[in-house]
Amino acid sequence: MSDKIIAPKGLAGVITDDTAISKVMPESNSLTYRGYRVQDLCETCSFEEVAFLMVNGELPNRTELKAFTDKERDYRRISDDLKAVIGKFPKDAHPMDTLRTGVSFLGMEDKRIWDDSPATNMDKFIGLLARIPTIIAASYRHGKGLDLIDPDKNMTISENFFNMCFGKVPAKEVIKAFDVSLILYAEHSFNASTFATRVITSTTSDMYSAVAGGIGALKGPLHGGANEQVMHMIKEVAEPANAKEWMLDALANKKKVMGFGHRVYRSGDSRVPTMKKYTEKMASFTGEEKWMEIANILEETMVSEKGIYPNLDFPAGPAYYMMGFEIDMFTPIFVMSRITGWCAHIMEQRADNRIIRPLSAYIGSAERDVTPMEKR
Ligand SMILES: CC(=O)SCCNC(=O)CCNC(=O)[C@H](O)C(C)(C)COP(=O)(O)OP(=O)(O)OC[C@H]1O[C@@H](n2cnc3c(N)ncnc32)[C@H](O)[C@@H]1OP(=O)(O)O
Ligand SMILES: O=C([O-])CC(=O)C(=O)O
Repeated sequence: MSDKIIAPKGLAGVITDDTAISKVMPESNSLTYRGYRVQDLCETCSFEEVAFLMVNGELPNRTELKAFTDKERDYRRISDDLKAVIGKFPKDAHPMDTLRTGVSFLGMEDKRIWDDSPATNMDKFIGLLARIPTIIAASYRHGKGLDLIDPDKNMTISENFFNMCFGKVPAKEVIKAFDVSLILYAEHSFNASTFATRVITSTTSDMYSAVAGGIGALKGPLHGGANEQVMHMIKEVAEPANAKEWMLDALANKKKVMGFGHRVYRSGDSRVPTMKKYTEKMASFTGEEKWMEIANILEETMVSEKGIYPNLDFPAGPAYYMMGFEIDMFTPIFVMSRITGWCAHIMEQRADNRIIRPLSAYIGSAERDVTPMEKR
């Protein structure tokens, strides 16, 4: 292997390609999408504007936004065949599994599967952005034995999602906090799921296959699945009075505490202050301040004992809980948002592609003869 480059485990610190989509800056704890500070996007823009920005490189003007949202709203419905497939899912299936299968089915229905021209890929992206929330909500209601609620073209993505899940649109404070979470979750350079979508795309496979792979990668608790584990942990702690001891005990037992740590950020995640602000708003809006009190003690203890800071999943988990979502819906909600980053990366990879195929250093058995079956 001497003439080869030996990358560190987990490719830590390795730059594998260029991207013009987002810039993660751990030295200043900041993040930009296409050059715009993510905090500014949260305060100024809707999730739909950010979705347009992600795949087009520029913020839309009014006419461009209307054309984009009109198309997205037109594409929200899923076919009767897909509804029938969802109707066969085990009622207790995890929504990330039902979503992965739902996206796969969308790929089977799309006759343009092998057409990956920029225009077709843009259209497929808008279809995924529009239909992923419908699949999540339909699977949720199927799991509960409830009738499905059709998408409503008069609503934003966030409003329509709440309506399809619960049959009503919550207060504007809740919608704003949800929209902010979608903006913050939208994109984060070469994270594991995005890298997975780029690896799949690099073989010239199709967008649906890449997104299904991205969903599989995001599901893991070391990545997007952490937002669910955070809420399980906070509920296990149960009371603020237990929080410090719970954390000290976890650290003493060398547990990986979900919602803390990050491969790139070492002194805090750029997105946490904004999300935390909106999670606190949810706590005062719902009166469920207890969850934030527990979270704050867990955070203070982790930071003072280990110097490890929370990542975005830490404030996002309790925010979704206080909005009324069941815990296993949290990572699918992440997908509703990250579809924007994934598809931007899929299109970027496609536009300047070389198959991603690293080497491995073999450490298995030395070369040997096959023993015939009767002699084994
Ligand atoms: C949206 C997102 O995907 S954000 C990430 C969500 N994931 C989580 O919250 C899961 C919990 N966190 C982790 O498992 C890790 O911090 C990861 C996966 C995010 C990053 O992994 P890595 O970059 O490989 O971190 P690494 O293992 O180098 O951590 C450095 C040290 O901090 C410790 N550490 C890191 N995160 C944690 C944690 N959450 N709890 C306890 N200790 C931790 C490690 O054990 C390690 O200690 P050591 O040097 O004594 O062995
Ligand atoms: O960047 C990462 O490794 C994980 C992350 O925060 C994200 O995907 O949002």
